[in-house]
Amino acid sequence: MGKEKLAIIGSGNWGSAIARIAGNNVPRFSEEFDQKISVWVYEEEFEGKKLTEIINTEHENKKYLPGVKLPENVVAIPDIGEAVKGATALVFVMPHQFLGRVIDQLSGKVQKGAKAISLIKGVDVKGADIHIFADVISDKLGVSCSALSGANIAPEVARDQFSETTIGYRSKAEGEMWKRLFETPSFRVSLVEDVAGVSLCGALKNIVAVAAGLVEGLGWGNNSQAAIMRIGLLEMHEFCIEFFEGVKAETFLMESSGVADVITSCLGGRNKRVAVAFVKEKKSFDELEQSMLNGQKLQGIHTAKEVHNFLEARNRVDAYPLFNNVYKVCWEDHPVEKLTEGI
Ligand SMILES: NC(=O)c1ccc[n+]([C@@H]2O[C@H](COP(=O)([O-])OP(=O)(O)OC[C@H]3O[C@@H](n4cnc5c(N)ncnc54)[C@H](O)[C@@H]3O)[C@@H](O)[C@H]2O)c1
Ligand SMILES: O=P(O)(O)OC[C@H](O)CO
Repeated sequence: MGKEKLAIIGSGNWGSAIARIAGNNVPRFSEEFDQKISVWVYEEEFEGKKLTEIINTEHENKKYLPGVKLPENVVAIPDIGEAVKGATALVFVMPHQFLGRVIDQLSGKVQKGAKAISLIKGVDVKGADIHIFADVISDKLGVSCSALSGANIAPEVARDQFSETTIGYRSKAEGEMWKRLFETPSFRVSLVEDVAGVSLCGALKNIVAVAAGLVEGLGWGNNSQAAIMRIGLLEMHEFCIEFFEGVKAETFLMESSGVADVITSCLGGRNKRVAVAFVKEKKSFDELEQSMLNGQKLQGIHTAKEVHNFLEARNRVDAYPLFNNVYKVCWEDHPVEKLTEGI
C-alpha cells in the first residue's frame, strides 16, 4: 500500500497550528505518511508579499499565527486543485462560512478512496434541515469524514501548552490514523465513535462562548459565568438529543470536545473576547472582528443565527432560551441585560 499523502485545506489560526503538529509528526511515521504536507492557502497579500511566499520562505504564517515556526515540510499552495492532487488524507480547517464555496471548487478533484477529517466548528443549516460539516464533506466529495474538536485555543496548542482533543471517528482504523498524525506529548487525542457529538459540541459551544462574553461585558462575576456554562452545556446536549441520532452523553460530559471546550472558550476564546467588547465598547460585531482579530473570523454569532433559523423553521425556538437570547442580542438589538430572561 502507498503512503498516506496529506492535504490541509485552510491555513488560518487553527489551520496553521495543526499543520505544525502534523508536519512535526510525519517523520515519526515515515513508512505510513508522505513527508510533504500540502496546505491550501486562500491567497492574500500581507506586508507587501504573498502569504504563500511568506509561509514557504520564512516558514511562519505571519498573518494568522505569528511568532510560531512551521516545519519545512509544510508547503503552502494557493491553487486548491494542486493542493489536493494525489492526497489520500484531507484535513478541512476553515471558518465554516467559507466551506460551501471551497467544496464546490473541489468537485471532481479529490482522489477516490480518500479519507477526510473536519476540524470546522459550525453547522450547515438550510431551512428546517441541519447537517454537521463532516456529513456535508462526505456527501459532496464521496469520502469518509471524521471530526476533531476539543478545548483547543490555537496559539496555546501551537506553543505546546498541554491540551487535549477528541476525534469522532467513522472507523476505528481511520480514527487511529488521525490520532497518529495529530497526537503529541502535549496534545493528547482521545477517540470516540461519535462524529455527530464531537462536531455539534464544537459548533454549539461557540454560542455559549458569546453568552459568556456578554455576561463578562456586563460586569457580572464568576457565578454568572458558571451558570452560563452549565445552562449552555445543557442546551447543547438537549439540542443534539432532539435533532440527531446516536449522540453520546459522554462526548459532552467526559471529553475535551464537550465540557472542556465550553470552559476554555468561555474563559478566553475569540468569541468570548469579542462579545465582551461588544457590550463594553458598543460597536458592531463586524467592526470588532476587523479591529480585534486581524483577519481571523468569528463563528459564534453566525452559528447563533443559523441555529435560530433552524429552530424557527422547526417551531422550537422557545425550548432553547439561552441560544435564542444570544441570537436576539447579536442580531436584533435585544438589550444585553435581558440575556438571562426565561432561561
Ligand atoms: N483559532 C482557534 O483557536 C480554533 C481552535 C479550534 C477550532 N477552530 C475552528 O477551526 C476553523 C478554522 O479556524 P481558524 O482559526 O483556522 O481560521 P481563522 O479564524 O484564522 O480564519 C481565517 C482563515 O479564513 C481564510 N479566509 C478568509 N477569507 C476566505 C474566503 N473567502 N474563502 C476561504 N477562506 C478564506 C483566511 O485565509 C484564513 O485562513 C473554525 O471553524 C474554527 O472555529 C479554531
Ligand atoms: O477562539 P474561539 O472562540 O473561536 O474558540 C477557539 C476554539 O474553538 C477553542 O477550543
